[in-house]
Amino acid sequence: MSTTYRVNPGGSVRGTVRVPGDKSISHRAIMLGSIAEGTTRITGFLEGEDALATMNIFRALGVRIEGPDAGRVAVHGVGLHGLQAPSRELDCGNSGTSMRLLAGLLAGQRFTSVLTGDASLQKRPMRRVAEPLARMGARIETAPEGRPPLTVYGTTRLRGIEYAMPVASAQVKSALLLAGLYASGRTCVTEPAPTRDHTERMLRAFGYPVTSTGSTVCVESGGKLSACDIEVPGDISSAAFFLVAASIAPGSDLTLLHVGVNPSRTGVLEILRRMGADITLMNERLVGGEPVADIRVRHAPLKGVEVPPELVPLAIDEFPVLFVAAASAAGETLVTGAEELRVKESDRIAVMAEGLRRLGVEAQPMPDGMRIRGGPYGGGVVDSHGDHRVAMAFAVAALRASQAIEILDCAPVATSFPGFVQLAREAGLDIEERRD
Ligand SMILES: O=C(O)C1=C[C@@H](OP(=O)(O)O)[C@@H](O)[C@H](O)C1
Ligand SMILES: C=C(OP(=O)(O)O)C(=O)O
Repeated sequence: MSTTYRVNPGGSVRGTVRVPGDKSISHRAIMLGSIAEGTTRITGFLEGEDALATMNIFRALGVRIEGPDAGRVAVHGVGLHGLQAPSRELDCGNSGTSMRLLAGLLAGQRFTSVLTGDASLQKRPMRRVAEPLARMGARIETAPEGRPPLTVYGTTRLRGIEYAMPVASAQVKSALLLAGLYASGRTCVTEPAPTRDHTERMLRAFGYPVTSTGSTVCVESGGKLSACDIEVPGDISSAAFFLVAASIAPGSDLTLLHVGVNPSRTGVLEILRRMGADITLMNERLVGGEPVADIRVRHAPLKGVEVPPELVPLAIDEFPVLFVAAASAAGETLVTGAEELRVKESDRIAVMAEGLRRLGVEAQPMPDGMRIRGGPYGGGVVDSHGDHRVAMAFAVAALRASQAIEILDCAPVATSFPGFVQLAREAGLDIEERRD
């Protein structure tokens, strides 16, 4: 079965919306809850396919997990050494986060596991975790060219290392920190640029010491995690579609409630503000160690900008929709230093350039980014290539298109944003979903 969106042109977005829970935090809540002592109660859990894949994997590793029930989950932790050998392959579905973080966590177990995934995940690079984990003494087999599936031969003899990451990746950092919980001595990871720090924050919330000095973060084995309550904030990566929608559509005035605004995730706010967006944060508060706010966004005329490369890792998942903001802005936008976009659920540079050009936008892909000239654009049929964020980005583009946009292959939207169509419609998008 395939899912197609048809979005009629024009309109505005207004009112108040609450986007689903943060995907990165939901994955980590299941993982850390599972290896903690005691019962972790989660609220606001993302009931999307990616986080559910992680949940099912921990069930297959012997963890009793109740829920999800309207975002509530109870994880009955088994402690650092209580996971059990799975009787089947562990299916990560579409989720790179599940596969990479689990590679680290499973490297230190007393059993062997096989991590597999869907056609998109099978194409994604895993050497970035397999190689540093091997330096820690792990044995991980990949398919040719470092692709999944991964066979992780667990060992009790991991050694801590000091690792300077060649790419700014929170998934690699997190995989090594999770392996570090099982390794002798200290495991330290240095990042070339700041990336999301949810793993570090959540380890601390579970009472596990983590030290950070400059761009280096370290853990030492020998501690334990104590269960805690976790309230997952709304996902700023999901909110981003509405931030851009309201910014580009005249007459828009939208408030997004309870959105996570961890500074390692707010590059999208900074980039949109540089483009002239009218964004106000309200009720800023800390919820379980994570900053949260309500965000009001009103239409404003956007202008093209050069995106500073240091902002790229802080907005890495938001580029599909930021490219739509650029297409709707006056003048030229230049994104560089974003080659990581080529190894996501799709090649997000190639796929976004193809779709934007289909609409008549001047978009020039480059090896590490894109140059986009904003201006009026039309409609037509675009292919999301099974990438959830590409599908939602083109739905938002319809607000400024002169004709309807039809978007192919949208089923994977359910990996990160279940209920997107309904919420988008409530906000004001004229969107229909067809399954055939
Ligand atoms: O750690 C995480 O939860 C994530 C890290 C990022 O990936 P990289 O680490 O590959 O940059 C991001 O793109 C992904 O959606 C989620
Ligand atoms: C890249 C993404 O996720 P993952 O790496 O977990 O598949 C994403 O959600 O945009």
